[in-house]
Amino acid sequence: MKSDRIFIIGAGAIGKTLAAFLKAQGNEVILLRGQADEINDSMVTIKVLLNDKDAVKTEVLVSAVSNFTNLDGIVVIASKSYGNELIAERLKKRIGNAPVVILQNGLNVELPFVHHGFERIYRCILFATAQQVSADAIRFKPVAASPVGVVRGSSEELSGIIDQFSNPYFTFRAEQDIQRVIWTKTIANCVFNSVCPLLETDNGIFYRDEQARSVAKRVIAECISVAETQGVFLDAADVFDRLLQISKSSEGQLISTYQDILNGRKTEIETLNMAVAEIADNARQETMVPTTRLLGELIRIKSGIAMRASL
Ligand SMILES: NC(=O)C1=CN([C@@H]2O[C@H](COP(=O)(O)OP(=O)(O)OC[C@H]3O[C@@H](n4cnc5c(N)ncnc54)[C@H](OP(=O)(O)O)[C@@H]3O)[C@@H](O)[C@H]2O)C=CC1
Ligand SMILES: CC(C)(CO)C(=O)C(=O)O
Repeated sequence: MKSDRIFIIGAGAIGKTLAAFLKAQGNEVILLRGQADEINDSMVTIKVLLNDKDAVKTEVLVSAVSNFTNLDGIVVIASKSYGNELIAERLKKRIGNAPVVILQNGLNVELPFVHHGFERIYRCILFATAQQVSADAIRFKPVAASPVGVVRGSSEELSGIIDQFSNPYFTFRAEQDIQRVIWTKTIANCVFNSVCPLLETDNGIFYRDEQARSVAKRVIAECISVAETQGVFLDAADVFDRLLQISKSSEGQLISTYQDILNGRKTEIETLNMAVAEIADNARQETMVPTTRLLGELIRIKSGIAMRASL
């Protein structure tokens, strides 16, 4: 399927980056705000910084879901995962059977769309980082091609979406076993999204520091045991290699949870460390994830302090 119209929900770092690339490739792109739903249309200038010299600069229309009665195109979800229940409700009466592509980190973030009966759902796991560095500029660092799998839908439609979305900087690929990738990336996020904000440092810490690597290995071992209770079998050395690859290629970037804490915003830790801990609890394996759980709880505390200070 090829639709020239692409609606991206979430005008944040990832949403704007993808919007700029897709617009530059000739698609009609509309950014829809994730939180605000009663706003007038406006144009936003987006400059994506790719390295020291390259950049993509373009203007994209920003609107709100409620300004549309029919979202006749591909709908991309690039907002924070804790808003998914509300977004699924808002979209339900406007989406017909248009495909939804979810770009978020975390476990089970697609469930609100499944429960609301969406017919075509694709889950993408991003291996790329985007950080807003000024009012109109985002620094983008690719790590590897981002896998996309079918939750509900067809592999034909998936290949069409991948062809349409990919460009030399931000590439996507089809993945048959998306659950395995979801777990691999979630485990990496359980490490990055807790350790980096707690140490107040960038993603490169694991690449640079032996003690940080040792904490990472502990979290990986714990989370792999929990994945096994869900029928997903991962190799600790593979997950660790992936983590080091991300650390090296995104050195200098701040993980989204750290950006959230710095800005006094809610974090996604509930769908990362705390989601893994909950699965362990439900499997009556409460003691399986002590480090992962503690790191998640410390992030809850740090984020609560930052949110209260920003009021
Ligand atoms: N940045 C990165 O490098 C990476 C990010 N991701 C994932 O991509 C997703 C987007 O992250 P990122 O772009 O960094 O986030 P940003 O913080 O830059 O932007 C957050 C977006 O989420 C929206 N939002 C915030 N709160 C809510 C809410 N309660 N309900 C609905 N929408 C909300 C915002 O709304 P509004 O549009 O109104 O401003 C904004 O569009 C996240 O799931 C993140 O984990 C994954 C890998 C890498
Ligand atoms: C782990 C990393 C850096 C990879 O894309 C990420 O998921 C994020 O920035 O939120």
